[in-house]
Amino acid sequence: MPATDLIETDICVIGAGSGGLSVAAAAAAFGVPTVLIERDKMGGDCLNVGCVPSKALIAAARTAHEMRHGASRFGIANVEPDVDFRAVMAHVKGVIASIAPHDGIPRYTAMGVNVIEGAGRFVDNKTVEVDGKRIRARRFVIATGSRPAVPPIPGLDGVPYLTNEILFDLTERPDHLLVLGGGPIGIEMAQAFHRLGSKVTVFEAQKAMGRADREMSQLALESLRAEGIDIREGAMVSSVSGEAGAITVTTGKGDEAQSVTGTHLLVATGRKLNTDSLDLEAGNVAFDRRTGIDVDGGLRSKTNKRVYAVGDVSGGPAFTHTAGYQAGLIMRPLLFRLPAKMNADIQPAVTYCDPPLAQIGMTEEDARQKHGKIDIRRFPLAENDRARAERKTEGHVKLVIAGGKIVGVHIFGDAADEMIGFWCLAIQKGMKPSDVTGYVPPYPTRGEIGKRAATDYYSAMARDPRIRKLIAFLRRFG
Ligand SMILES: Cc1cc2nc3c(=O)[nH]c(=O)nc-3n(C[C@H](O)[C@H](O)[C@H](O)COP(=O)(O)OP(=O)(O)OC[C@H]3O[C@@H](n4cnc5c(N)ncnc54)[C@H](O)[C@@H]3O)c2cc1C
Ligand SMILES: NC(=O)c1ccc[n+]([C@@H]2O[C@H](COP(=O)([O-])OP(=O)(O)OC[C@H]3O[C@@H](n4cnc5c(N)ncnc54)[C@H](O)[C@@H]3O)[C@@H](O)[C@H]2O)c1
Repeated sequence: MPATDLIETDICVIGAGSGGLSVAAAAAAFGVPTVLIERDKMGGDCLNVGCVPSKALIAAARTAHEMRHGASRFGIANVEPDVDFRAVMAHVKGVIASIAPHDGIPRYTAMGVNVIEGAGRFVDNKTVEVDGKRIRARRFVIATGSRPAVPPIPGLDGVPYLTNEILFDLTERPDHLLVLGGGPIGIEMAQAFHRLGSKVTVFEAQKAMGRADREMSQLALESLRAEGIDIREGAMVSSVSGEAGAITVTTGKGDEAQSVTGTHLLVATGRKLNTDSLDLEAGNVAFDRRTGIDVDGGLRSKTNKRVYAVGDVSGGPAFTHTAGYQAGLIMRPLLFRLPAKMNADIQPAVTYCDPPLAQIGMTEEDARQKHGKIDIRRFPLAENDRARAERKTEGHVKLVIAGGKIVGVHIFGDAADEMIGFWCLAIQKGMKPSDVTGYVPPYPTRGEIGKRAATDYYSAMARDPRIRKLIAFLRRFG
């Protein structure tokens, strides 16, 4: 191999998505020689086929919904929106395009990162090959993400189906969208397409929004069903048949079998981690196809100490904010040779249905299992002045308290996605309800709701005879 084809560097990052971009940017900011390899589009799933297009579509859908149902609350006539689906999708592409330069090769090159286009694969434990070049690095960071997992359902291979990788390329609105999977992708897209005028049927094999607190997911699902979305739980799909424009999903078998025919099918049944193209065996990097790269608590490969993994492929929670957090975390060992420890308990999860469902920390079920005796405090949005003024009073905040500490917070309601941020800090800092009762949120905001819920935790004190006696005693002194 000619010498020019061997690049020696400090850090080599494979995958320029949420995790890889953050690692490369941080390393470059400290002046550390860094190579970044990307085989497809810079920005990865989140920018191109994930968070960004889905949230842009949800925003358009929410506007249509507000026009159809939201205005009359304020004495303004509702109107049936004239949805130009092609224009809606152009808006989605426009949002991606507006963010793309931020993640693009010119910006990263200007930062000092050596970006190489192509698929990287290990050739030995300290070398990765891409596009005929060999990169020898002191440290490697695998940030190759995940892709849609398609279940082996009889007949599925024979029909045209959508996944998140092509969904946002649609230019015609599906008349009837069938959705396999009631996780965050399935639920968010079901509501968005329904609001844009498609009929939608969701088939969930187990429990929809299954990772959320039961009480809160129940509220969210009731709300989605009330809007007119057909969400079928415990719906084991036994076969799929048909052709473009007429696809039939059948659940159950024999006398129990039920079929629904729609025009389009979206498969949103979970993810497969991108480990296969990396030749990890050659790099002596142990992995499992289902759980990802075998890493220790500091995200370092257990078998090749030069290698770290961040993002979906590390097997932790599959979120952009988690990938970013992990990227920040491994800067400690990468740059300063300091230890790092991943904290999975401080990763929030939001399903961006409308209203959204947000959570941080333990569900009620998990907390009961772990702590036995727990306290639950709820405060409804209906008692918050801002929510009343805006006539968006659906939902509540739920605090899970164990051993005097807040261990979980769940919010279903308008702006839950924004409200949860405060509670992420509370959980990270191991706060008690009393830490929250003392701070002053502005009035009138939904942020006050959390303080009210925490204050409620101490409401029993007002009825405590010993405290009443103390107050009566102190009154004697003037
Ligand atoms: C529809 C959808 C909506 C989502 N919405 C949200 C949301 O609202 N909020 C949220 O937090 N998360 C959301 N997610 C999840 C989020 O997109 C992922 O968790 C996040 O992108 C993971 O980042 P990553 O760096 O691990 O992978 P990615 O961002 O996918 O990046 C991996 C990159 O590695 C590249 N790659 C793979 N193999 C190789 C190779 N051998 N050589 C070179 N390059 C390679 C890929 O091309 C890709 O660009 C959503 C996901 C989907 C699918
Ligand atoms: N708002 C967000 O943060 C957001 C949004 C979308 C995606 N994501 C990330 O992307 C990941 C993937 O999302 P997802 O919704 O595809 O996966 P998921 O694993 O979260 O949910 C998939 C659902 O499909 C069901 N399922 C599996 N096989 C099935 C079958 N044969 N028939 C019917 N149902 C079946 C599962 O029971 C599960 O409820 C998520 O785990 C999440 O981390 C995050």
